[in-house]
Amino acid sequence: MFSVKKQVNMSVPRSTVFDCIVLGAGIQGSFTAYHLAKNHKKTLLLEQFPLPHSRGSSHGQTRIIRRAYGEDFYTNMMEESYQLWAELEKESGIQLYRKTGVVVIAPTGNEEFELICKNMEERQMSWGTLTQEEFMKKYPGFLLKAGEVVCCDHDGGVLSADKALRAVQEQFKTMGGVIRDGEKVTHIQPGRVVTVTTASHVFETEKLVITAGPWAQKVLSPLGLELPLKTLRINVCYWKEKIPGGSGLLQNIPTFLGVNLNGEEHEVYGLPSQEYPGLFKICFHGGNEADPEERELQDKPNKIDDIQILCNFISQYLPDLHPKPAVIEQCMYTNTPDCNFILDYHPVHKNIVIGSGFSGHGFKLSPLVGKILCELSIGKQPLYDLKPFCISRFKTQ
Ligand SMILES: Cc1cc2nc3c(=O)[nH]c(=O)nc-3n(C[C@H](O)[C@H](O)[C@H](O)COP(=O)(O)OP(=O)(O)OC[C@H]3O[C@@H](n4cnc5c(N)ncnc54)[C@H](O)[C@@H]3O)c2cc1C
Ligand SMILES: O=C(O)[C@@H]1CCCCN1
Repeated sequence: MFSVKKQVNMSVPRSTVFDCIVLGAGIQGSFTAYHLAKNHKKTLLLEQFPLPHSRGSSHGQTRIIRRAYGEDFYTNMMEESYQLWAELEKESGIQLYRKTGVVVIAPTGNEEFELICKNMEERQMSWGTLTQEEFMKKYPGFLLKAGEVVCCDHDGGVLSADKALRAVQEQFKTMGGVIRDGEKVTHIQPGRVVTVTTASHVFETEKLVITAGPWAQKVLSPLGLELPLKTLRINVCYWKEKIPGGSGLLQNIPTFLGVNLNGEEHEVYGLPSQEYPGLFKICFHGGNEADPEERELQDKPNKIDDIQILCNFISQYLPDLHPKPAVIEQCMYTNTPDCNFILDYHPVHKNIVIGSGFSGHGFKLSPLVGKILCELSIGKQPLYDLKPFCISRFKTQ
């Protein structure tokens, strides 16, 4: 449990005061630590679980990368994010991005779809639209309904998530950074020098960055900050063909995003087969509230029957797949009310920076999020307008 109780008397000598401690070695904390090390800051990255682990939000093999966003500020930020991904690929010698294109499917007139097209057009991105007939010819096995429209962000694709997390942590260590895993932070004492206590150590640091994923609220409450975060259990579903290898047509499933299909509010998305041969990852963008400490404990009735929604989607749109998931894995989202990130200082303790609320879409932007959180902590003005990400947009406390 995170506590506000007295510290363990195991202080390390004053000489080990860090320039910065990053709390949480998910993708956001790891990229923050990487940028701090690039800026020659003596940085410690603390992680509660032995690495790698699958309890937070950054595990698993794949994530979508795209510029196709309805909000232009994300589209703009993706420009630099792609460059930073390429830089990490070069430094690590590991391919992390696979260009597949990302198609967005929506009913005609859908507002988000229109905004996505507008953003791509205004930025002269490599993109295009497909008619229902063209789409079904290109992706046989995928049935669209009358009146559904498609656009494609040609540079979109798939990131290798686990590999990326490992690569960024390795680069951080190569630059002299220190990672201590299996070290849960149990107490933070704010001050000009911040004291950070784990079960076995007491560390001191000039700056602290908190990137605790679904544990953010547990870490922030004792620091007097209540954010309107919701932590959701996400079922990551994999589907197999009715006739394995069957028609071969399904090998051609695109990376896709289905927005408000069937008149529903929700989104579904899918990726080509990658992690498990013959299985397709098709998921619901949402889930039911859950505490990350007891992610699988379902003692309350589910508000959303996400798996049933997916079964219906598969039956209607991808009828060559078995309409029951073959494999289900779990992951966590940490959502803000507007689904925009939180990248800001603690309102009272200005040497504490917070990165949170990535609302199920933060992976693609993590190289830039890490850069921004690093800049905030070293007092450098980020190049981006951070208003959409500020804490003052909420009524806190
Ligand atoms: C199923 C799924 C699909 C997704 N798909 C996409 C996608 O296609 N594209 C995309 O861009 N994004 C996607 N996302 C979102 C993206 O993966 C997340 O936004 C991102 O991983 C969040 O990273 P994080 O570092 O904030 O959190 P986490 O990965 O959870 O990291 C937080 C870390 O902090 C540690 N921690 C917490 N408390 C303490 C403590 N007290 N002491 C020490 N350590 C602590 C935790 O153990 C954890 O390791 C998806 C997410 C999920 C779950
Ligand atoms: O960030 C993304 O691109 C995806 C969209 C679909 C839901 C999961 N996240």
